[in-house]
Amino acid sequence: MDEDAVRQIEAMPKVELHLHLEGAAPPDFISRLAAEKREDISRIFRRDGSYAFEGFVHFLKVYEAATGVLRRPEDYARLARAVGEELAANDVIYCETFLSPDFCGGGDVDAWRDYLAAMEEAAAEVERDLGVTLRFVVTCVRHLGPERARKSALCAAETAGRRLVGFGMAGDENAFEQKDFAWAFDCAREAGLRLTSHAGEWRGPEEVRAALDHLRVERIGHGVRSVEDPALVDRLVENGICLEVCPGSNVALGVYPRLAAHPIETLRDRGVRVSVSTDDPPFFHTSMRAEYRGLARTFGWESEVFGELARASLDAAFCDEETRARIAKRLTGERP
Ligand SMILES: O=c1[nH]cnc2c1ncn2[C@@H]1O[C@H](CO)[C@@H](O)[C@H]1O
Repeated sequence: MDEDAVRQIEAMPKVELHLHLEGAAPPDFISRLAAEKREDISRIFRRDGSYAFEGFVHFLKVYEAATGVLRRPEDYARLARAVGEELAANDVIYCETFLSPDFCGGGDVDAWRDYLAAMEEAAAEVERDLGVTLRFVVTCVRHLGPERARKSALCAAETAGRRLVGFGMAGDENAFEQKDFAWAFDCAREAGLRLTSHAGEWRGPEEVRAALDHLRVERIGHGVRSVEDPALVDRLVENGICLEVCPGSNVALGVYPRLAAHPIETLRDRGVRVSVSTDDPPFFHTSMRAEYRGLARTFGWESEVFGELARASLDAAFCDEETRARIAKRLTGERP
């Protein structure tokens, strides 16, 4: 594909469904905040200023160390504004970000309300000033266990609304089982929240089945290893389950050795609804523009494919219908 075509593809309007808010924090944002608080977290950075980690488990530790400097609602509001700027620079017009009451108030509902209010205000500014519509999905953290997940679900249920639209689970897939979190997901569902869970990133297709069976989610975070089980792929297609695929993250963490070996093309060919996201972009040296560029160059996807991808992502978004219609117009180039 010629470079002009790639440049046009890169600049297309985008919908991103899988972005961890703290994981999107630029390293210089975190190091500045640490300096303001006179904390030394230099161990989590390489000399070139990027985040330093080796492998998934270490990544989770560095993630939590970086998150440790975010301690007040105002810190999170600043972060949401910084992430909004990155999204705007990548032509993302709609994004769902994961928020964790575990980090924002330690699972206490009143403290969480203050954090959420600050982030909602920041999101309104980002929408007004940068044209990026943000929606929030509360995530529990799997390796912190089902008790903490209950608290997160209660926080989410108490504050569900126009901006907080979903509930999910992230974290270490090797800790506990999906079914251990059924109470949290039931609680969130009863509050009207839409559901997604990380599965099939590290563990195999059985994890994706467990998320569908026990947590009754309608989207799967990653889910790429579903490709190993044709019957599961059929089920994803039949039930219109959307996979929140993060190719750059999977390559950076070694789930696949390189983009050409990534199953996104096969999953799409089989008719699975896939979306494309960055997960934790500065950690994985990626961005939505870089993801689009990589997919165009590696798989030869033309602009029509990216147009379909954005539309399929928007169809799987957890926002209300009025918002979906407004974003759909912007995807086709109409001004709101
Ligand atoms: O790629 C990922 N896979 C699984 N869990 C992740 C990934 N990136 C971040 N988190 C987890 O998400 C939580 C906050 O939303 C963090 O606790 C981190 O453990």
